[in-house]
Formats: sequence, structure tokens, C-alpha cells
Amino acid sequence: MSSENITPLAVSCALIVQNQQVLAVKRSVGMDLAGYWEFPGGKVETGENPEQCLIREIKEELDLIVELISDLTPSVFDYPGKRIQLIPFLVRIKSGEILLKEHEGAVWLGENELFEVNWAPADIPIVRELKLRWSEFFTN
Ligand SMILES: Nc1nc2c([nH]c(=O)n2[C@@H]2O[C@H](COP(=O)(O)OP(=O)(O)OP(=O)(O)O)[C@@H](O)[C@H]2O)c(=O)[nH]1
Repeated sequence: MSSENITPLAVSCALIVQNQQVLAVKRSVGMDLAGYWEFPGGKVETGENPEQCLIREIKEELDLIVELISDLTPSVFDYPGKRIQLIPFLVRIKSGEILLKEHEGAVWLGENELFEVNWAPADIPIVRELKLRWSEFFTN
């Protein structure tokens, strides 16, 4: 099958913002793309929409309850053998303390630190959009 015909795998991810910073998490050994940094989230399951997926994944991965603030532009990226559509949401923490259940690290990044981690390739356009829209997100 040519790559044009691959149905993308929908993956929701959360740009968790707090104190003028966004949270990045590091994929653990054993996960695909181990060692890369990403936004927490995961695959949209049958019967749920991307927003429901996001709320579920953030509870599962970080033990946080989050609320949605805004959407960003989805990023479609071809990894070997799979095409993903990464669907980003800007969120804030409603309750809970971060508990890393799956990732091996987490870091809060300010506007000028956004490119200091080695992002999963699909995340790069999203990080660029976050940087471009930073003042919009942080002054509202
Ligand atoms: N959650 C999340 N996944 C991302 C991001 N960027 C990115 O390329 N991905 C990819 O999206 C796919 C689905 O994410 P996932 O969190 O459910 O990954 P997983 O370990 O369950 O996937 P697997 O079952 O294929 O090993 C993975 O291939 C992951 O590498 C991101 O920012 N957040």
C-alpha cells in the first residue's frame, strides 16, 4: 500500500500549561520512540472523541484532571509503517499532583526553552505553533 492510503492513527496530546510554562514528558525505555520528549496523551479509542481520550490518558499517565482551554492544529506525521495524526489541546490542571506512571521524566519549559528537548518528530510543528501563539495563550 502506498503511504497516501494509510489511515492515520489519531493520537490526542495535552499541552499542559502553568506559570508561563508547558510540560514535556520523556518516553521510557520499552516504548516506541524511547528517549524522545512528547506531550502526554495517547491513541483515541473506539467510541471516544479526541477530547475524551485526552482526559482519560492524562488521568492514566499523570494522575491529573485537566480542563481544555484551546485547540491547536493537528500534525500528521509518517513514522516507518504508520501515519499518526497528533491532535493537540492546550489544557490547565484542574486537580491533582503530577505522578509519572509511564514516562521516565518530565520538565516544565518556558517560552525560550521550548526547543531544548529532543521532541518526537510529529511534535515539532505543534511546538512551533505554541511558540508563535505563546502570548495569545498566556495573556488570556
Ligand atoms: N502520546 C503521544 N504520542 C506521540 C506524541 N508524538 C508522537 O509521535 N507520538 C506517537 O504516537 C503514537 C501513539 O502514542 P501512545 O502514547 O499511545 O503510544 P504507545 O506507547 O501506546 O504506542 P504503541 O502501542 O504503538 O507502542 C506513538 O507511536 C507515539 O510515539 C506525543 O506528543 N504524545
